[in-house]
Amino acid sequence: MMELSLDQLLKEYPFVSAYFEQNRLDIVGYGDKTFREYLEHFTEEELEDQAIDKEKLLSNLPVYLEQMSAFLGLEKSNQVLSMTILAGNDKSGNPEGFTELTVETSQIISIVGPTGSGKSRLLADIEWAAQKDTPTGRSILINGKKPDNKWRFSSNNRLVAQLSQNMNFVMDLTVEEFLRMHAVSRLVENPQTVIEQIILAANHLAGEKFDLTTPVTSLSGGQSRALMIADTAILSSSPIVLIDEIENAGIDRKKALELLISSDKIVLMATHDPLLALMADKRIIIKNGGISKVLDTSEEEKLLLEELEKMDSLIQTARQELRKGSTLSAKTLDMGL
Ligand SMILES: Nc1ncnc2c1ncn2[C@@H]1O[C@H](COP(=O)(O)OP(=O)(O)OP(=O)(O)O)[C@@H](O)[C@H]1O
Repeated sequence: MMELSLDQLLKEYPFVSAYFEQNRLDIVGYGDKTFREYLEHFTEEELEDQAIDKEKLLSNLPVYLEQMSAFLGLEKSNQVLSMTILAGNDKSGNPEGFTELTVETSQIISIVGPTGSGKSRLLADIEWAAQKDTPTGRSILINGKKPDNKWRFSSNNRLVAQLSQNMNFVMDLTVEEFLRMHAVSRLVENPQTVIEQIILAANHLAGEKFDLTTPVTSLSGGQSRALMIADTAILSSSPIVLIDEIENAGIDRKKALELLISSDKIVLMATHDPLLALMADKRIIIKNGGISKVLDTSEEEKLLLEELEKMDSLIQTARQELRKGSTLSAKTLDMGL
């Protein structure tokens, strides 16, 4: 990293600007120079006047980058490119109907099966990075290897972000204060920009718009879900997102999934909704506590999904019109009867 120019360094590690500021080093105009070359430009007099210790600055920089990267969860070894589930057994102790399943970043996997069949158990196995130490006997590998203990035991390196059904806020904060708290705790370079990105993305997902001054306690179910999804996609360092059913309440589920995978997450969602199940690249079928099959979404299913989406939007329009007090007609629903 010491061979990188200052511009390259800033691009790869944006937080390094704080190092220069703390040491009162003005690097403007030296973007194409390495840090060593930059330090060379000072005269002996300047070094003395400004109490600049070149050797110390040089040797501290890599340490600073390493510590900050680890703290922010940016360490290369923290990069999760794939997650593998190794089979265990179902509730009767029979082996599962697959041997292993590897999911890569930007893939969406849906989990379907009857109530009580074990969907939440599978999500919990992933969250805990199970090592044959849960009732299912499954193991989870990260990047093809047994995961580092930090994923299991360190609160800074959360492997998984959970988006659960209930998003009840108990804090008396505005949306802006809530997002700022999170941005500051993640040490982002420019909290204001990130906060604005999140609210924009959240409003893109939510049916009814809200703004930064809205108290989190007065957000509707759909709005708070939209906010949490945007926050997870943009601010969370967790590489895997687990979703226990995104219900239909006022949020564009397709855009929500697109937002999550656009930020290189691995997305797994348990769902009873055919649209969501088919939006996934693959789906896991759970029976009696075990994965009985893993299916790829077929070409025919993708075509059917387009038809189902049209039906869904028709139902949504009917719902909205009825809510507004309208009388339904073939015309309002754009249906030729
Ligand atoms: N392979 C297994 N071996 C033993 N117990 C299991 C296994 N899989 C699931 N269970 C247990 O079965 C119960 C029901 O599972 P779970 O809550 O995951 O179902 P679910 O599919 O998420 O249901 P719902 O749709 O209602 O949310 C849980 O107590 C869970 O720990």
